[in-house]
Amino acid sequence: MPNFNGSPGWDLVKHQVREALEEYSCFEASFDNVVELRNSVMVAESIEQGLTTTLWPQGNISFSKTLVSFTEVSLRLEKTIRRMILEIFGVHKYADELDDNTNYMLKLMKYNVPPNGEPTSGVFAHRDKNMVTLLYQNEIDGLQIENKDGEWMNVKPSPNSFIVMVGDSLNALLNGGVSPTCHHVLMKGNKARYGLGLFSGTVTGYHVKAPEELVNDKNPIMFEPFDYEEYLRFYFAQVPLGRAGSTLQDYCGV
Ligand SMILES: O=C(O)CCC(=O)C(=O)O
Ligand SMILES: [Fe+2]
Repeated sequence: MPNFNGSPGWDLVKHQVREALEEYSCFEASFDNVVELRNSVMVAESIEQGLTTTLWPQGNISFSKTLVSFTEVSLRLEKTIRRMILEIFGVHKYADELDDNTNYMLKLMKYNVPPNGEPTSGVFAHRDKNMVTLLYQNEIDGLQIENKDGEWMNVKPSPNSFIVMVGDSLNALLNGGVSPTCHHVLMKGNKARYGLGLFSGTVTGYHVKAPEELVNDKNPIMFEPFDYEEYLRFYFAQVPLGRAGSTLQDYCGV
């Protein structure tokens, strides 16, 4: 996966991102500012603290500096990457409108040590439903992505990089221009895995739809306009029925 570090020319990075999207729909983005988060012990502690705060909101624990700096850095990076992807598809004039209608979710993740040393699923195979996802982890790997040949590939981000994934919402916006990567988490070994995820998605009431520039006789519209939150509700209703593999196609495919 090519690396995005923000320093070489925009066009060069854009070219790398385009190639990565074509091959994997996912890439590693390194960013100098993540250095502040380099200490994985800090990441793990912050997540523990964050989880505790959620469970006991009255708890006397302040939201950790690590999480705040993660959020600041990753928000900026997400906006830049989303803008770059819109530019690749020639529809960057919609970037501001999209920014104005974007919400973020920060997810704190802890994967326990697998019992009996047996490899255990941490997150079942899925494609993200949102626009763009940025993932950051401590030094414990476990994320795997499915490549074009249907094989699982280990993802090993460096301590100062994020894994960037695109989701169904971005695919719909680009009229099928990207193919969200199928991924899962497989836990092995004897250490817990901690991760942070930033998920961008559109606000309730905003209809995700491909702009006219991307729709023509050769490329007819692929998805009916949809509300991200309603799509999520549909998706989560499918999970208990064992239909988590349901896609945007089932929900609003034309
Ligand atoms: O923990 C990870 O690295 C991936 C988590 C994930 O895929 C998700 O929350 O959608
Ligand atoms: Fe995911």
